[in-house]
Amino acid sequence: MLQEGQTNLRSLFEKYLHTQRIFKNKDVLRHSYTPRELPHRREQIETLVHILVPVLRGETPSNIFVYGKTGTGKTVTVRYVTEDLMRISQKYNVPVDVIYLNCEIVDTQYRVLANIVNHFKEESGVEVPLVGWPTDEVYAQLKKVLDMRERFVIIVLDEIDKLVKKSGDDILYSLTRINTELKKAKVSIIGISNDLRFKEYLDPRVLSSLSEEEVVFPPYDANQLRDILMQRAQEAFYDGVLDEAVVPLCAALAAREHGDARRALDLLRVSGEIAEREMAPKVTEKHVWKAQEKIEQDTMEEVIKTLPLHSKILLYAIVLLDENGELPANTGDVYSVYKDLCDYLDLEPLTQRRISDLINELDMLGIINAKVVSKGRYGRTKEIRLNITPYKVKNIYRFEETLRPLISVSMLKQRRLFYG
Ligand SMILES: Nc1ncnc2c1ncn2[C@@H]1O[C@H](COP(=O)(O)OP(=O)(O)OP(=O)(O)O)[C@@H](O)[C@H]1O
Repeated sequence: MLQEGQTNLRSLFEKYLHTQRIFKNKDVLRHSYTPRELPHRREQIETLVHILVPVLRGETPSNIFVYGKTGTGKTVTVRYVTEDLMRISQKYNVPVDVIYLNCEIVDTQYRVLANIVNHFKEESGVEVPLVGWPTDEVYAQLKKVLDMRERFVIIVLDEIDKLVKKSGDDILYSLTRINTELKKAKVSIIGISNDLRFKEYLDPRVLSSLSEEEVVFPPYDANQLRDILMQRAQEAFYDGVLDEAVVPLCAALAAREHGDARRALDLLRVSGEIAEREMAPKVTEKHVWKAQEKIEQDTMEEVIKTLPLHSKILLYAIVLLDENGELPANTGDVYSVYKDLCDYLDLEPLTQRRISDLINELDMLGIINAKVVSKGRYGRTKEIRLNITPYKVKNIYRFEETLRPLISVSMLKQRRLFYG
């Protein structure tokens, strides 16, 4: 018995051992990797260098506001330029500190201030706890710590819109004015955002000091994405395993989306992973299409997780109709199942008009398809279809306490809900 088991085990592993290896170094395709060169960002790099170079002459550089859509290389370019600035400033004996904060995580005034103070903790011996001090005191410490000696401090606030949406713009007001209260140190801010409407949230005074200089990152086109991918592919894959069509297809698909280099790199990596799992000798176009499908589904699952409660219940109503073979359905059909589900969960249902808005939102997010069709003299109605497989929605709800009871609800043709 034991011997038989061992043989099986060996054959299971050997099957994979002798297959063609696809990745030479997969890390090169990960988001955290900083490439040595950044194709098609020469203009933005030059502009940033131009704005920051006064530091080396002992002058305070302007604050910079960097914006552009997601995956256009904002973060990687700012890191690339500031790392070079740190290197060169040592040569010129100019003390420069760059503090990088991601405001998706560091999302309150207190945390921003505390993180800056703590950046200097070895030098100052001061460490602010992550909660607990009055904000004024953290601010006072910040000024003291910064001013311990002459230096330039560049604070990079990535995803700055998240900070402002969560905690307002007081912190930006303070930071953009802090130089008037410092004697030795000089502070400059680099704010990065992919929300192009973010400026509307800012007090005009904050906006004008934050965006003394603006650097725009336009989306990449398919050719540019191809160059970016080619450069990475050489390091990431073994020679000859990438079919010629793979990189151009990844580039074209990501360009169609919105010129997102992150999406292009994800497509290339996931295509390779799928080929590896299938034990294919090469990565081909077929793997790219599968990768596209997988990424779309994964993204949609992430979006579903963050929907508000009533949108989730509404989506479940559509899932039930789908399982019952009743799609496409119209708003009225969906609303009646939604109302029953609310009853079951002991929740007050929203009005049909509100649900109609939420249907449009789900449509915009690509989770459902709600097409308006004309019914001749009966007016217009919506035809609602589902864009995700029902079991994926159920798998998500299984982990949510409020929604878990819905998993045991099923529906018969008469549109009556059955529980259990
Ligand atoms: N010109 C480029 N050359 C090489 N890699 C690039 C280039 N532009 C972007 N990338 C890569 O694409 C990915 C996304 O880039 P980055 O994180 O800088 O985008 P972003 O504009 O900051 O996006 P977001 O607004 O979503 O944070 C990273 O892995 C980055 O290394």
